[in-house]
Amino acid sequence: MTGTALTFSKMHGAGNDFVVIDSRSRAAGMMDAALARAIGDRHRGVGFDQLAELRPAEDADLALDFWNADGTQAGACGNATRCVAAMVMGQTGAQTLTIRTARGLLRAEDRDGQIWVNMGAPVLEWQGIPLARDCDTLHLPLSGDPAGVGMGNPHCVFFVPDAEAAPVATHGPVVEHDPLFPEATNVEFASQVAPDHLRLRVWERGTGITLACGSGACATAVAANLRGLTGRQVKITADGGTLMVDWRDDGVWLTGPVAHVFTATLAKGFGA
Ligand SMILES: N[C@@H](CCC[C@H](N)C(=O)O)C(=O)O
Repeated sequence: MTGTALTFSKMHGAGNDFVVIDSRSRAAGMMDAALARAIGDRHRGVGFDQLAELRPAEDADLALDFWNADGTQAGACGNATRCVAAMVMGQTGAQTLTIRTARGLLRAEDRDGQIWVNMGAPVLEWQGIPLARDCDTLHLPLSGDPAGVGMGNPHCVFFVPDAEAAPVATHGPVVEHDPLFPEATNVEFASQVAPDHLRLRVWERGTGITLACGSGACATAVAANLRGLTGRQVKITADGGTLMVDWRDDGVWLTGPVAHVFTATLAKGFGA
């Protein structure tokens, strides 16, 4: 698939797994849909939930693009942003970073070794999520009374009595492609554990079931607060780990575990 060997890092944030490619020394990004799909192939490539490509930026410390396993692009990826911020801060010793994404300019901060990312303000207007038509975004006109929240990507959040029993694998893909979502949607199933604690399971647009979703955790925390279930600081237990969300006046902040798994090189011509 490539004329040259391709070095990448495998990282995960609460089990949300990523291939990270550093193209900061290249003039432009190298990724396209076909290459993303080839790397995302778990048999002939590497496999990932998202691929994050670092690029140089004129107005920020770096730029980041996100690709789903099906070759589509995602406007936001909270857990990959946290992983990349931790990686770059580890390389440079920086305590703060600015990151240019399709979502806008994000800020990452190292607070006593814990990397927080400001994922920006939630989008609650139907055009911005985006939805196909005007409706009450806190109570979408779908069975199960979900809420719609945009975090730079669309989210449809169901509050259910028991997230463990939620039909993530069967209902997730149906809601992902419901005509209410012209760009499809990520789907969250959340249940309340305590006034400041939610259990979350996720079906990601373009990928499927994942062990965690950072933007999904942010969207879920916003929806839970607006529905009067929680305060603005929430612990979110996903399948692969626990995330913390803090919805402040300047945006929705996210933190949680990150890990570097390995760095390796895909051979020239891989994917054949
Ligand atoms: N894992 C991500 C979100 C992934 C993006 C998504 N699949 C999309 O298409 O919007 C996160 O941590 O936020």
